[in-house]
Formats: sequence, C-alpha cells, structure tokens
Amino acid sequence: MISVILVNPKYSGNVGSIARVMMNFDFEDLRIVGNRNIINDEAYMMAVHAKEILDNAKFYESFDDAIKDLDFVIATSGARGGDRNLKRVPITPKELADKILEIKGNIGIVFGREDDGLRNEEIDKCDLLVSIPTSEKYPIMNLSHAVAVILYEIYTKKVENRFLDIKMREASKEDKELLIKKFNEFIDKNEKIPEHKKELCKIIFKRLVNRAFISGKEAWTLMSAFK
Ligand SMILES: C[S@@+](CC[C@H](N)C(=O)[O-])C[C@H]1O[C@@H](n2cnc3c(N)ncnc32)[C@H](O)[C@@H]1O
Repeated sequence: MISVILVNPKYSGNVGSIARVMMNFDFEDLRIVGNRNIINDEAYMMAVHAKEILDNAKFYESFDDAIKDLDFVIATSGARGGDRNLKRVPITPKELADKILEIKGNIGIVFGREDDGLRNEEIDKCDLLVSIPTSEKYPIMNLSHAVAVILYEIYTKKVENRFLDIKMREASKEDKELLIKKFNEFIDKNEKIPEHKKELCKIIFKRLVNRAFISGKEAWTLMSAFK
C-alpha cells in the first residue's frame, strides 16, 4: 500500500483537494500529522466525491509516529540544491514511478507544510527525495498540485503495467507473411482492380502490416476476411 502523508497542513481546502486527487488516482490511505480540525466543511467541499478518504484519514502527533510502521518513505520538495542544503539528490516523479511499484512493503510519500515545506531532519529520515521539475522562475508548487503530479505518474505506470499484462501476443513473422499472402491472393482474384493498381495495393498492404504492431489475433481475423 502507498500512503500519502501530509505534515502539518494549514489549509483545509488543500487537504480536501488532495483527498480528491487520491481518489482520482486510486490511493486510499491519507495520514495527517496535525490536528483533526483541518478536516472541516471546506475540506469536504473540495473533496467532492472523495469524502470517505477524509472520513478515514489517520491523525498523528509527530512525523515519526506517522512513518513508524512504513517500510519505505519518500520525501518531496520543490527546493532544490542552492536555496536549501539538501543532502540528497532528488529524483523525478517519473523515476519514482518506475521504482515504486517494485518496492515491497508499506510505502509513504510525505508532503511538507504549505509555508516552509519539510525540514531537513525530516527529509533525512526518508529513503528517497522526489522533486517535480518546475521552472527556475517559480519552482515551488501548491501542495495539492504537487500531490496530483506525483500520484498521476504512479497511477500512469500502474495502468501501463496492467496494459502490458493483458497485451495480446504480437503477430509472428509467419502470421504476417500468411496475412500478406492471403491479401495478395484476394487482390489477384479481384477482376475490378486494374493490374498496375494490384501491385501498388500489395506493396502498400505489406508496408502497413510491417509498420503496425498487430497482434496474432488481429492477423488471423483479417485473414478470414480475405477469402
Ligand atoms: C508549498 S510547498 C512548501 C514550500 C516551502 N517554502 C519549501 O521550500 O519547501 C508544500 C509542499 O508541496 C510539495 N512541493 C511543492 N513543490 C514541489 C516540487 N516542485 N516538487 C516536489 N514537491 C513539491 C512539497 O511536499 C512541499 O513541502
């Protein structure tokens, strides 16, 4: 499970928006270091249909309490190098998404305070630091926007993996050759097509088949049409 941890959020609207993006991208576990009062009418208004994420949010008195049962903790920051003495080199959300699904155990992604972010001693307690590439002119994002970008990258990776799992077998060289042969025979039999056009059709079809990543099933379905 991947938990979203907010450290002392100040604005209820941000917490509600975060609940909403969590539901958009299939995340459930919201942990908040701070006071329960942060979840008020404004938070529910911004959460819209993600009220259950707010209802089930867990509260902690300290950063250490919020992460103590987690196996892998990821810090986030928009402050890179220069303006704060970060000891770790950050990775991008895309690089995180490539790694995170292979990590075993419970994972937490920690987001900092709206005013002063995560403290260096908190970042030091984490295993990894992620920073969203942003303009040097204004690198710091709104808290809920930063959460959205990171969860989006992880969700996209999950969806990609699911798609790869169910992806059909690609047509073999033999499947493609047979499909092209069937098409050519079909064209040859058709008396309405002038001879010079037949050759052109065959060349174009062959190029199309070789360029397209068709599946074995698609190849065989098409063959049945060229009888
Ligand atoms: C408004 S920012 C905090 C700004 C604070 N002045 C600082 O320097 O960290 C609130 C939180 O949003 C997240 N955040 C904002 N911009 C980010 C970025 N470019 N990359 C990763 N996280 C970011 C971080 O979790 C940050 O602690």
